[in-house]
Amino acid sequence: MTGVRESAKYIFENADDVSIDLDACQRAAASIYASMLEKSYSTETWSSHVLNPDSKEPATVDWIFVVDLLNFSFWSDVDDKDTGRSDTQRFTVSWLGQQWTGYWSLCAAINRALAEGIPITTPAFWIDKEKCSDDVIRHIFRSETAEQVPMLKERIACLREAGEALTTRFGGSFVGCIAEANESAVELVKLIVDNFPCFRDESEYKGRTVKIYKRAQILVSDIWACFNQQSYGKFTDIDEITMFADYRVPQILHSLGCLKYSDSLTSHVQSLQPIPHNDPREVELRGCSIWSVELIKEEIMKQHPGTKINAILIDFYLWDTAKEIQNEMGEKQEAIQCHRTRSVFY
Ligand SMILES: Nc1nc2c(c(CN[C@H]3C=C[C@H](O)[C@@H]3O)cn2[C@@H]2O[C@H](COP(=O)(O)O)[C@@H](O)[C@H]2O)c(=O)[nH]1
Repeated sequence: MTGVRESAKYIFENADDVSIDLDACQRAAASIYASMLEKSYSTETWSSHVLNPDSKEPATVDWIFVVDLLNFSFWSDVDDKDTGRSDTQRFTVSWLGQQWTGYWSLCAAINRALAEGIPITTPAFWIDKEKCSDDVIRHIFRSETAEQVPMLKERIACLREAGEALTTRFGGSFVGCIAEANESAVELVKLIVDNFPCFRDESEYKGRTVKIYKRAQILVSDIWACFNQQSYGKFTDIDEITMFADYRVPQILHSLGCLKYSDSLTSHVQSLQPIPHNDPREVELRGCSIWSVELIKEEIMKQHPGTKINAILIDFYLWDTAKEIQNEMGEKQEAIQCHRTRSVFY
């Protein structure tokens, strides 16, 4: 296995500032299941997003790889109420006549670059410092507002590192990596974290190296969802993948009562204080999020034996729902703030 589930359990069992309310997880399981049923949540949902590609070809694998290579740290230093709106001057990409922020700003930037004839999904391009100079990448992520894309330097480094690995070891495309995994999602996660250090999302926690692997797991899951469990998306052990420990899903798990924060963590997060990467509180927020989704998943399987559900679909549903709430509530958002860690891992 990937070791993520075991790490999450260890973190949950040793956490000081985050705990899980088992009754709330049971209640949440019922409401999440009902809502997913009503929305007929499935892998089909993935391609329904206007910015996600729906063609099922190798170029789409390259698109998903570059998006999930750079799928980190979009929370804003200026949008203090986390409205997600570009009139707060938060980093915004203009595309298809719309202003995209957060995760969607990344997809919009990639699609805009492709439309401008920049081969930003091609790994060989990322290692050509003439054609793909730092300035070209800066242009790709140009903002409509005062705030620029967070961690641009780190994003450039990720492209260079991954371009090197894909062109020297996997025939120039992540398709080569998928082939080597022989339809095992667990093997593919291992291949990713072994060959691409910027995906190796691990922390030292109370004497142990704990594995979180957020971007490696969402990369495998986006391929699985986009290709509807066929072709490049065909995996025999996809249910071994856990929830992806980002900064958005802990927020909705807290709103559902599943996650409880200590008083000191609550006031730290609500006063928008940063939490350094690898701080025990950060590790506990991430590990307990993963574990609470495992508990919700088990509860759903208990309440509805044989139902086709896994941590990925529950995660996609929770993330999409958290974004809907953010869009609806704007300044009136009552949910707890997302925790503020700058990291290339999520
Ligand atoms: N756990 C989890 N984290 C996810 C996603 C996604 C996008 N996936 C969607 C795309 C197609 C499918 O339909 C999925 O719904 C992005 N993120 C993370 O969120 C953060 C960005 O948040 P904000 O700044 O508010 O936009 C950042 O850490 C990013 O890595 C997910 O699904 N699950």
